[in-house]
Amino acid sequence: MEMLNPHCGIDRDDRGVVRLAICNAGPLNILSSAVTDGVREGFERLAGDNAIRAVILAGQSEKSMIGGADIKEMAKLDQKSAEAFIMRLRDLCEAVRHFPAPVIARLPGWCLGGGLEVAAACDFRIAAHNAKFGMPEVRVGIPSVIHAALLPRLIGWGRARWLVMTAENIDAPTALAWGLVNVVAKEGGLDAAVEHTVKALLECGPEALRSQKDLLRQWEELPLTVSINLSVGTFGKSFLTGEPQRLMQGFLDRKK
Ligand SMILES: C/C=C/C(=O)SCCNC(=O)CCNC(=O)[C@H](O)C(C)(C)COP(=O)(O)OP(=O)(O)OC[C@H]1O[C@@H](n2cnc3c(N)ncnc32)[C@H](O)[C@@H]1OP(=O)(O)O
Repeated sequence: MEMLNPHCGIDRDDRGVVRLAICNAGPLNILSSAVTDGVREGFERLAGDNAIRAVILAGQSEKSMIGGADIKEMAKLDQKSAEAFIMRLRDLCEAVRHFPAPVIARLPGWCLGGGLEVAAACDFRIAAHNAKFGMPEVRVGIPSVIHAALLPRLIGWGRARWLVMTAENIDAPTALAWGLVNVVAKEGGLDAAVEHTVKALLECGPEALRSQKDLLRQWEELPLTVSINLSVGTFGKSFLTGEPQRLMQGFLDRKK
């Protein structure tokens, strides 16, 4: 594994698939300020690399991808330092959300609080059969903030309200039924499930995927008519890359 910094290691294969591991963050992969900054810096360093086709975000243990933000650190915060702390986590989630290529969250075990916020900022969430999800913030006296705002968009207001206001955990089948995760792997099959998604992405045009991700992000924020109309320009611009012409010709030539 190549260490980009003490908290972010990458393994890159010859397909352009990067496994980005959160490192030296304990068995639960807890987000201290230092860990948060290290992972954000890793995403920012990779963002300019057009050869990357997909990123798999993973923890270094099977206990969790991210177990939450660091309660030991948060217990010492005051108003000013709390805002600085949460802005670091916001910046990490934004680096993931704006990462040009698709990002897959690999989710074994616990996915709680800030961990679920980072997972929500990813494009896809692939869960182990025994993964558990929750937003326990209110139990430690803080509201769920920043990318918890993605939850109502993912699972609807009623379920998001239930998660952030009851702090009850849900299991992987429930998370799948709610649309919080895309896939629940069978026992022992988490990496195979992630690889299945990776292979699907590799079958697609890389430029088209980047443009699709960018468009989806804009659609989340814009009124419907604006979304519809702005996609006309995106469609036209996609032909500047030469990718549609090449892939369409490949389809037309497939039987020759
Ligand atoms: C803006 C964002 C806010 C947030 O993210 S708020 C925080 C959200 N997360 C939580 O509230 C989770 C708190 N942790 C737990 O409830 C449990 O842990 C788990 C269910 C995740 C796992 O339970 P088990 O397997 O029994 O492990 P264990 O003995 O409780 O924890 C192992 C060590 O990890 C430390 N730890 C766990 N979570 C955190 C955390 N979020 N911040 C700091 N430390 C944490 C513990 O204290 C302990 O440490 P030691 O071995 O020294 O006793």
